[in-house]
Amino acid sequence: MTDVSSLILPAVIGLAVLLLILVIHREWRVRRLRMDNLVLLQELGESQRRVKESSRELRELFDHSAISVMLLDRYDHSVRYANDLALEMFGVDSANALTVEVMQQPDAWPVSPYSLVDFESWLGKAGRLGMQRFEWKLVNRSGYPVWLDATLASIPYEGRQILMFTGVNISARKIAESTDWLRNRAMLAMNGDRPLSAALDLIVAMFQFTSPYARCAIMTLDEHTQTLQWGSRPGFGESFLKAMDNLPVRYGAATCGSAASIQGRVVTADIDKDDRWDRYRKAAEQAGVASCWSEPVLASDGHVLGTFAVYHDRPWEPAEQDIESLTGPLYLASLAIERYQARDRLQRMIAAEKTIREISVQLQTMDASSTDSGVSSVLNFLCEYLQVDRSLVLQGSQDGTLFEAVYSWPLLEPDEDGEGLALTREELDSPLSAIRAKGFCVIHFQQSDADDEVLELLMPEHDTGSCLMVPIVQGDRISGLLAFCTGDDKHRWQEFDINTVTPVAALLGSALSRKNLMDELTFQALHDRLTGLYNRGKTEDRLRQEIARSSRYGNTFSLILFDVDHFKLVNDRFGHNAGDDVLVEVAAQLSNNIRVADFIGRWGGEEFLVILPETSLESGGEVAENLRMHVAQRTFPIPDGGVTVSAGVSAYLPGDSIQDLVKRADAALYLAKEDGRNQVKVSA
Ligand SMILES: Nc1nc2c(ncn2[C@@H]2O[C@H](COP(=O)(O)OP(=O)(O)OP(=O)(O)O)[C@@H](O)[C@H]2O)c(=O)[nH]1
Repeated sequence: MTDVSSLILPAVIGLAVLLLILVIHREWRVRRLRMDNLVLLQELGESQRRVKESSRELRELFDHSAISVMLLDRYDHSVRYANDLALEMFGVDSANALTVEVMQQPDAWPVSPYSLVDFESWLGKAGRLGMQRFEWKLVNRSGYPVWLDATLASIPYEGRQILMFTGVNISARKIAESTDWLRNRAMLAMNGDRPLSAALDLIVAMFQFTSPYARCAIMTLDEHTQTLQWGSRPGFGESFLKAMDNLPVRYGAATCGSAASIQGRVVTADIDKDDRWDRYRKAAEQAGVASCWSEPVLASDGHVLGTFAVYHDRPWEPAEQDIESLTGPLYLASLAIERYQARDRLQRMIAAEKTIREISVQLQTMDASSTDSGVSSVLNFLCEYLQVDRSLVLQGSQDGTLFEAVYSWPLLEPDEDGEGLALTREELDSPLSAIRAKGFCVIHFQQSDADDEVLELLMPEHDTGSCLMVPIVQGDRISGLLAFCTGDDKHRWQEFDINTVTPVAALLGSALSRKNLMDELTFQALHDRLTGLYNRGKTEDRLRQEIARSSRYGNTFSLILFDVDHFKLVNDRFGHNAGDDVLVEVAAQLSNNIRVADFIGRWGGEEFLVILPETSLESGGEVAENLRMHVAQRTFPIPDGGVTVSAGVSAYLPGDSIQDLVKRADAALYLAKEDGRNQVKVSA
């Protein structure tokens, strides 16, 4: 028993010790855990401090970086950080203002080899697929383009994964690349057979590439009219294009007309405040044009070829950078315009040479009989070559007082009295002076009343347009005019056209004088030099024709033989010259009082023969009597003024020869003389 009770105490003590040990151990473990926790917490705090430190360092690094940097939330794409360069790039003051909408800018380029970069889609791609690299084109606050070589990468930042954007400015390279590309295309356009406007459009795009908010246009100079015409095809509204087209080269004619006139830079910072725009301000307002900077495009020898204008929709002035950027396009524009002008000249020269060659052959090979059709076809040809409505040859009279339209294409209708067109020396006074001064003359409607009168006569079907006249010269005399008319108000008479038609006028002149000479010879061969009536040879021909016709159709015709009474006495008393005058006057009296179908010729010295087709002997007698009376009533340029004629009439009988007919008329005339003269006898 004792033994058991003696065991209890040690057992209790042992248990107590064990319990104590357990408690001490637990306490020790708790203390240890606490210690560990403390260390861990210290470490965590340290690492958080280090993360913050490294983010701060990262930002400090970015703040001073030459690269644009933005840190964006992976999910909502909000901007957590943006360095100064990035803020400046987007034109905002803080990262809070940077939304994707602000960053997503519209493509401002009318012609560009690059397409718009959709930034938001790149953000999405970077979030899903990891790092992305792309080129991004933006327009900075000042309106200049900026190209970035951009990367988007997912990185840990302040304990989270975020998207880091970096952008390296590659604008200089991009501008060089793009302008090179455009320059090459412009050169290709110039060397190929594209129109000038295609090359100028590309040259304009070269400048717009560096100045996207500008609207640019090149105008080319028409040297002849001294006006500027649209050379490139700017995207302005129709009313602005119309209002500015044909802009005169004059200081005061908007910015371009002024720049071309002073051959130097003109800047209109605010169109509203520039009175050179008074006439064009309304059109500018409608087109949304508020400022204009114009540089003359100068040729290699310094003369003006056109203007290069830069328009903005707000008041604006070019900076040094803009002026610098325009140097290349300006040079190229000058090259293009000169090249096209040279090409145009060459092509026109070839066409003109061909034209002159063809016309020359045509004019030189035509004889007098084909002159009319030949000249008409030349005029037709020239109308088509110059693309005008009418061409005319105005032939000057010997004394130079009248210019008569002898040829015209298309035909000029005679006036109400059946008269053809003729202009007096007075009417043509100012054109003729201009022709003497510079070798040609261009007149426009509504330039002067005198010019309007001339144009109304030359082109009655038009009340607008213009006319070019070049001289037809014989010796040193203007013997006629070659005129071209167009109803097109905008028609441009090119120097080249004038140079082409001038030699044609000379060729026409010699063809016409050849024809005139031939006509003169023919006239002389058929006419009596003194009276201008047909001569005996032609009269016999006509008699032969009448005999043939009457015998074929069974008709008759009458013949009157007139003889001046006592003409020898006129000669003897007043002289041969007075005799001649009397003969001329008798001839005029007879020829002025016969019908159009009748024929009169000088048969001999003071004898005249009249043929009356389809007229009986009796009627022939009446006609003869009538004519005799006309002569008898006439006062002649001799002292007593009286001259009479006697006449013998015969009529065709079947089988008659010329001799038979004339013989009978002569016999009747003889009787008239015998009976006392100043009377008519018909043959028996
Ligand atoms: N002035 C001039 N005289 C001419 C011309 N041709 C002929 N004569 C002249 O005309 C005259 C004609 O005279 P004659 O035949 O004798 O007849 P006439 O004197 O008219 O008398 P009758 O016929 O009998 O009335 C001649 O003296 C000619 O010399 C001419 O072209 N000019």
